[in-house]
Amino acid sequence: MAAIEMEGVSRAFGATPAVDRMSLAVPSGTFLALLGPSGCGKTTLLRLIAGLERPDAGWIALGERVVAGRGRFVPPEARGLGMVFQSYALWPHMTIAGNIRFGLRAKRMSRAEEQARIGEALEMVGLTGMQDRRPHELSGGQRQRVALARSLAVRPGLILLDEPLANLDAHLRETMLAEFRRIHAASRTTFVFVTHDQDEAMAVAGLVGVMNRGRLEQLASPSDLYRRPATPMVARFVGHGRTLPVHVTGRENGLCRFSVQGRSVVSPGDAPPGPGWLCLRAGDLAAAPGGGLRARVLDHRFQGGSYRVTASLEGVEEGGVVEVMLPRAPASGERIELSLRGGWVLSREAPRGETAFQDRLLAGATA
Ligand SMILES: Nc1ncnc2c1ncn2[C@@H]1O[C@H](COP(=O)(O)OP(=O)(O)OP(=O)(O)O)[C@@H](O)[C@H]1O
Repeated sequence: MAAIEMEGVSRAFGATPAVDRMSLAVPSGTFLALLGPSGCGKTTLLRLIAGLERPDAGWIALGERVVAGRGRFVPPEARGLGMVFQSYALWPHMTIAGNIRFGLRAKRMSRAEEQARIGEALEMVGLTGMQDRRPHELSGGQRQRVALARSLAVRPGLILLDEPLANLDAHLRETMLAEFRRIHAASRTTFVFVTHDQDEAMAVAGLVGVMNRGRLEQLASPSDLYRRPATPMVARFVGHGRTLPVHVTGRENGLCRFSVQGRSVVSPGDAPPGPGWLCLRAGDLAAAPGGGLRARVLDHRFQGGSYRVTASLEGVEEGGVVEVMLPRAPASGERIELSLRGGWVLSREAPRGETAFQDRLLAGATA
């Protein structure tokens, strides 16, 4: 069953279409990350799901229930979901237990039941024994865990997390990502996690939705998104890819044939013969004397024990700048030879990735 389903959802602020005809189906129990550049509409989409915004068009269903559109609007508190913000939103004068209990107030439970829920939620986030502290006596990471515990205690089917790690330092973010994965697996709740940080999205989520200008470019697993980008935007945004226009002359056994610098080469891809994009990341090229592709070094920087080199493919005018990892620092302007050992070719005339992926998902979700 789909935990979240929506079709044709739009929300504009004045002339700005923050979310633009979005269709999406998220299977129950998924850890979904919404990823995209600043201003692409991630937070607005989350707020639409939460009921903090009303769609101008389209409908949204949570589980079996339509919560917005089709003449209905269910307010946020009646949607059975939890929200975790980057600001934690904890009451400073209440203890940790008090903060979690506050989230349970609408449930009308006995004191013993409340205590059991609080204990269980604190255990799930690894904060057993901290119930009598106040928020200022906790670290940022611990406060964020309390915010999550407060949501989990209600046992919602869906938890929405809006950049929950934005206020934490890099080291703590890593630890918290692992924690979120563990907690998600233990709680079996559907998580929707908004972030503009692709490493964060790829590390934590089972399914990633890449958004651009209010629309969904692709919804896929992190590895599919990386290896088989559906649009040039995804190819460039995820893993800092480069896109090179090519003309595909043939396709066989999952490999597309095209020529670069007059040499016929192949690369994995799904583009039919015709105009295509060759999507390349640093790992798709290797320095190889006699490798066939001639390039000139533009720049380099030290990264992860080797050198990330930017080079320009000779004689390739459009999109001819590529990246490659080298074990040594090359001189600027140096000629290097590269061989192609990966990449992904997609059609320049393909329908948007969204359409194909969503058709498949919606078909699966309603089957
Ligand atoms: N309440 C509002 N009033 C006017 N414009 C808004 C409002 N909320 C969002 N917008 C605009 O809608 C667009 C999408 O904003 P949104 O906050 O959803 O993007 P985002 O992807 O979450 O960005 P970020 O990563 O920077 O938080 C932006 O152009 C933003 O300026």
